[in-house]
Amino acid sequence: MDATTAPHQIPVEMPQYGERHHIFEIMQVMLQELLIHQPEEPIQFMLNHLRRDNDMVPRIFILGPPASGKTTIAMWLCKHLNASLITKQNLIRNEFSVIAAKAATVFGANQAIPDSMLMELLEERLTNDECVSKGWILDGIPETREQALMIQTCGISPRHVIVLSAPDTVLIERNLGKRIDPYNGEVYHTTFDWPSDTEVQSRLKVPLGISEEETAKRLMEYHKNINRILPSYPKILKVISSDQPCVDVFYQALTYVQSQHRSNAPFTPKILLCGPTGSGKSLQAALLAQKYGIINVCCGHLLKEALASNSNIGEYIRPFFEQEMQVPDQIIIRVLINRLSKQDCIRCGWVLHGFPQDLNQATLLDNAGFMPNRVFFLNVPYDSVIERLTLRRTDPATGERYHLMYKPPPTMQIQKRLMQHPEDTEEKVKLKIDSFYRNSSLLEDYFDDVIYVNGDQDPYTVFEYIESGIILPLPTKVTL
Ligand SMILES: Nc1ncnc2c1ncn2[C@@H]1O[C@H](COP(=O)(O)OP(=O)(O)OP(=O)(O)O)[C@@H](O)[C@H]1O
Ligand SMILES: Nc1nc2c(ncn2[C@@H]2O[C@H](COP(=O)(O)OP(=O)(O)O)[C@@H](O)[C@H]2O)c(=O)[nH]1
Repeated sequence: MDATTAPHQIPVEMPQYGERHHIFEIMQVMLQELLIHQPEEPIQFMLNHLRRDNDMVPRIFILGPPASGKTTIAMWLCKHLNASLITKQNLIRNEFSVIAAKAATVFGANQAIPDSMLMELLEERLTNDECVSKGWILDGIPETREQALMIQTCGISPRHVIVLSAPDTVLIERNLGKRIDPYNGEVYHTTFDWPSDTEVQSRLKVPLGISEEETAKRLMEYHKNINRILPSYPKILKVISSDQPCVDVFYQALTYVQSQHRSNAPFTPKILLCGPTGSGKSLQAALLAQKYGIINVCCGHLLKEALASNSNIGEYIRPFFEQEMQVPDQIIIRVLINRLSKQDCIRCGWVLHGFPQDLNQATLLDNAGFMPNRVFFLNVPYDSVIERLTLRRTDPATGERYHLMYKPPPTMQIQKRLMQHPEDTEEKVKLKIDSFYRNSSLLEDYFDDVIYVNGDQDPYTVFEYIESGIILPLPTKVTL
């Protein structure tokens, strides 16, 4: 098969470039904007869109029943994400808006704003520079399915929708303790969120509409509408119980809005599993390779294969194995480059474990052009590793593997002839664990977006956690 008939291979650099610069996501958002807005001048529209560079700014809806904490959480998120808070009240108070002045007349009469007017106010506000450049959080809007559909028609699309939930009885009781700071609109509570500043305490006001009857009435209205609204946001919705401390609700909300939804971008997994000996790297690598068809690259096994192959590099390695010395990094990286450059690794992706074990090895891997796009550190307590490894035994007669605690031999006869691998003694295991932790912090700092996994669970729970870290794009870190 000559070069003209060989299957065309996409050069390695292309998918790597696409992943590094999120090209697929950029094009996906651009296409979505074009289809929603259908501009007369699509080229100019795309240029303006690209110049704004605001695909990743927060665009969040916070929905939920009265007293569920929408305003509280929305305000805290806005402060943390440096985004604009939008409520019906502050849309009306927009003193620079003619529409708002007109709506204030309507709203001021304590009537509901007509949906058409609400949409005009929203469009006007969301297109101002601050919302475009820094993002926005909508508190309590939409309230009806009609509003949700009108918002979609205006081309207003959230990236995350949070729905707070709590039992009605909790909310009715809770609302009685609500207090508002008239100076800045901050929300407090006589029991759950009382300000420490006595000056703020002294100026807090009891808001309208918090009596049991009024809250109950608003709850009925909410329950009548919410289930018709949610189908508008099938894949970007997260329900968070607000029947827990505000801070816990806030951190769950923040974690969610900083997560990226699963992308359709072509993604070649280049996974690195780090962790002390016995943390489960080999087992998780085998599960990942089996499920996703990626190549399981175990550094230790590669060196042994090179040794057994009697190749030139194998002869290089032999003296180090015979004298039980560390194989030099330069030799190891050559073996790894040779393996990771093969077509199967490029086409299917790989999961690497056993290398790098220190900063120098990480730098060598990086310089060779094999930086992983998912890095997991498996954390397992010392005692668990000792228990996993030092109780392992092998039956020399059958090669069957046992574990004196997890998988004991079925008969005393087998028990008597079991052998322990010389590397599984407590002394050897302790040396390896100490060696890992001497280098791990520098290694963790070297890689961006390390995902930490509690490896001290059953293997399939660990695997599910690693899987979610691979499938979902890495969360965006907010740099204020
Ligand atoms: N998780 C929570 N635990 C206890 N109290 C909370 C919690 N979240 C908010 N609160 C308190 O409940 C009251 C209502 O909160 P908030 O105004 O933020 O809710 P809301 O959903 O915006 O209500 P509404 O829709 O009526 O404006 C406030 O006093 C607030 O301090
Ligand atoms: N309970 C438990 N045991 C595990 C898990 N992963 C691996 N093991 C066991 O721990 C030992 C070491 O696992 P291994 O994957 O070789 O660890 P590595 O040294 O990090 O590659 C093996 O006997 C495994 O059966 C896990 O998630 N939970």
